[in-house]
Amino acid sequence: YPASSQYASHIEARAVKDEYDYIIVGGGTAGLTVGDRLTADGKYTVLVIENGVLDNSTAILTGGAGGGMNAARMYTINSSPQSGLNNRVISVGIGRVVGGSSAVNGMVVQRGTAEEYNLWGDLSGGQPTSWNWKGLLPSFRRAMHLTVPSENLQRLMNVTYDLSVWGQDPDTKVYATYSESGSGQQKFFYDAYKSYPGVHVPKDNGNGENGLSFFLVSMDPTASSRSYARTGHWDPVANRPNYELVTGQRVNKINFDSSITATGVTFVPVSGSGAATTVRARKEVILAAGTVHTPQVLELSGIGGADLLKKANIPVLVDLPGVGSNFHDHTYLPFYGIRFTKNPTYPTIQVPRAGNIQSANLGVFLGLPVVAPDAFERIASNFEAQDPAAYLPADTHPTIIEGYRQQQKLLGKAMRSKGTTFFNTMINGIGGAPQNLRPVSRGTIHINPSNPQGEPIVDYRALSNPIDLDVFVEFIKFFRRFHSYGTLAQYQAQETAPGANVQTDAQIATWLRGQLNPSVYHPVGTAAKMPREWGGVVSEDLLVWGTKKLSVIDGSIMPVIVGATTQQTVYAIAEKAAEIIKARQ
Ligand SMILES: Cc1cc2nc3c(=O)[nH]c(=O)nc-3n(C[C@H](O)[C@H](O)[C@H](O)COP(=O)(O)OP(=O)(O)OC[C@H]3O[C@@H](n4cnc5c(N)ncnc54)[C@H](O)[C@@H]3O)c2cc1C
Repeated sequence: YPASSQYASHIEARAVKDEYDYIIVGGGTAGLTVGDRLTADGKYTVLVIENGVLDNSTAILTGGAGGGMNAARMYTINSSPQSGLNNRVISVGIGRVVGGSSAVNGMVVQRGTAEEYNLWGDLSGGQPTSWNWKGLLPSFRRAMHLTVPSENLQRLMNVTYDLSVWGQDPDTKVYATYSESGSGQQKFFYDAYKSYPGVHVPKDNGNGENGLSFFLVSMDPTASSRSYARTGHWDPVANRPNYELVTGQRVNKINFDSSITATGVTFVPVSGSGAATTVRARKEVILAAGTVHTPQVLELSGIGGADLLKKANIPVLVDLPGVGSNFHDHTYLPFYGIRFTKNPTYPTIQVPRAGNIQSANLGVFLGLPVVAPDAFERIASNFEAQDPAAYLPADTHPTIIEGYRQQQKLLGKAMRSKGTTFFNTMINGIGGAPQNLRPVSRGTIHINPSNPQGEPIVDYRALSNPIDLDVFVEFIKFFRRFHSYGTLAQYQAQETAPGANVQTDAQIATWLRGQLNPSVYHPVGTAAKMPREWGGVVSEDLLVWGTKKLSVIDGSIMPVIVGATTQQTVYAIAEKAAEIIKARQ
C-alpha cells in the first residue's frame, strides 16, 4: 500500500466541501463500487463518508480465505438472545473499515441460481422489472474480473468454466480467481456427490444453475492477495479530483426539505470529539451502510415505522414500517461429526499452487427435492398452509405481513424445485458444516429506542418459523444417507455428532437448537426492494418510498437471500445501481 497521505482525495472532515453532487453513506463493498462508477467520466463530484479507517496493514490483504474475521476492523455487536436457540446470543460480524465487509470476509465468490434472482423480479408487484437473472447478468459480468483456472486445476480437479457468464473488463479491478488448490479427499467426495441421485454438475458456479461446483475467491491474481472494494474501486482511482473519501465519521442523519427531498447528511466523528458536519447533496444521497446500519440511518432520520420512531422521540417524516424488517441470513451447523471406520484410499493429487491464499473451493448446492425427496412436498405444503402472520412478531404491520404472504407463495414453489438452493456444504473431506441457504424465519434490525445513536438491536428470530427446523432435520438425515450411499457404503461411516443416540426427528431438532448459528455473515433484506404495500423500502429504481433523491444500493435491498455467499451479488447490485442512478442524471 502507498501511505494514506498519498491519496489526495482521502480528506479530513474539516476539508469536506459544503456540497457535492452525490453523497454516499458507507465506504464498503457497494459504496465504493458506485463511487468509482459515478466519478469515472469526471462530470460529477462524490463524497463517500465511512465510519471505519483506511487500514494500510498487510493483515487486510493476506487475511481471509475462509478465515477473514479481522476483529480489529469489525463492529462489536451482539444479537438479542435467540429464544429458538436456547437463548444464545450471536456475535454479528460486519466490516468497519474502508472496503466494508469485503475487507474482512472469507473471500469466497459464489453466485445464486437463475431461479433465485427471478424471485426478486417476481416480488416487483407487477411493475416492469429487470431485477431478474437476465436483467442482472450484465451487472454480474461487470462486477468481477475473472481469472481463468490453470490447465492443471482443470485437469486434476475437473474444473470447468463458462466465459459467457463472466466479464474481464479492464475497468473492473475486483478479481475473481480460482484458488489453485485441491486435494485427493476433495476429488474423492466430488466423485461421491456426483454419483448421488439428482446432483447436477453445472459448467460454472456462475451460470445460474446449482449442483456440484467449484467456485472462486476474491484474490488479485498478480499480488496473490485479497481483492476487495478498496483495491478495486478506491486505490486505482483515488487521484480523481471529483472523488473524495472522509473516514472515521458516522452519518447519523439524512437531511430533508419540506417536500421530503434529501438535501444532504450530517455526520459526527466516531472518536466522539469534534463537531458535527453537515454537507449538501445536489443530486442524491446514496445509502450504502450495509444491512445492519442502513435501517438505523433511515430510522434516525425519521423514516421507519411510526410507532417505533415515536418511542425513540424521533419526528416521523415517512411512516415506512418495512425499514429494518424482513431481516435474514444463512444458517449453519458449525460441526457435523462423522468418520469412516474403514479408511478409503484417497487419490494422490498435487495441484501446483499459485498464490498464497488457499481456500475451500468446492461445494455442493442442492434443492430440497434432492436432499429430502420423501419430505419436501410435506414441508412445502405445511409452509404454504401457514397464516403468514403466525410466525412474524406479534405487532407486525399489515404491509409486512402482505410482503411475507407474497414470499410464502414463491418460496413454497421454490421448495419443490431443484433449481433453488436450500442445502450447501463446502467439500474438504468427510462430513462438512451444512448450511440452510433459504431460511423462512424473518428477524428485525431496529434502533434501540432508549439509545438510538448506539448500535441497533439485531434480532435474527432464528428458527422462529418451525419450517427452518424441519428443513435442517432433513439435512442431517441427508448427510446420514449420503455417507452410506453407493461406493461409500463399504467404508462404514459412523456419526459422532449428533450421534447414534439422536435418532428421531424430535431428537434431532432438540439437538440442533443447541448447535445452529443463524448467521454466515450474510445479512440481507432490511431495506427490501418490494412494493411499499408489501412492506418494501425501495422501489425498482432503488429510491426510498415516500422520499425524493434518496436511494439504497447495498445488501439490504435483497428481498430474499440468494443461495450463495453474498459479496458477488452485492457488487452486481452496486453495478446495476450505478447504471440506474446515472440514468437519472
Ligand atoms: C466476516 C465476514 C465473512 C464473510 N465471508 C464472505 C465470503 O467468504 N464470501 C462472500 O461472498 N461474502 C462474505 N461475506 C459477506 C459479504 O462480504 C457482504 O455481503 C458484503 O460485503 C456486504 O456489502 P455491503 O456494501 O452491503 O456492506 P459493507 O461492505 O459492510 O459496507 C457498509 C459500510 O458502511 C459503513 N457504515 C455503516 N454505518 C455507517 C454510518 N452511519 N456512517 C458511515 N459509514 C457507515 C461500514 O463501516 C461499512 O464500511 C462475509 C462478511 C463478513 C463480515
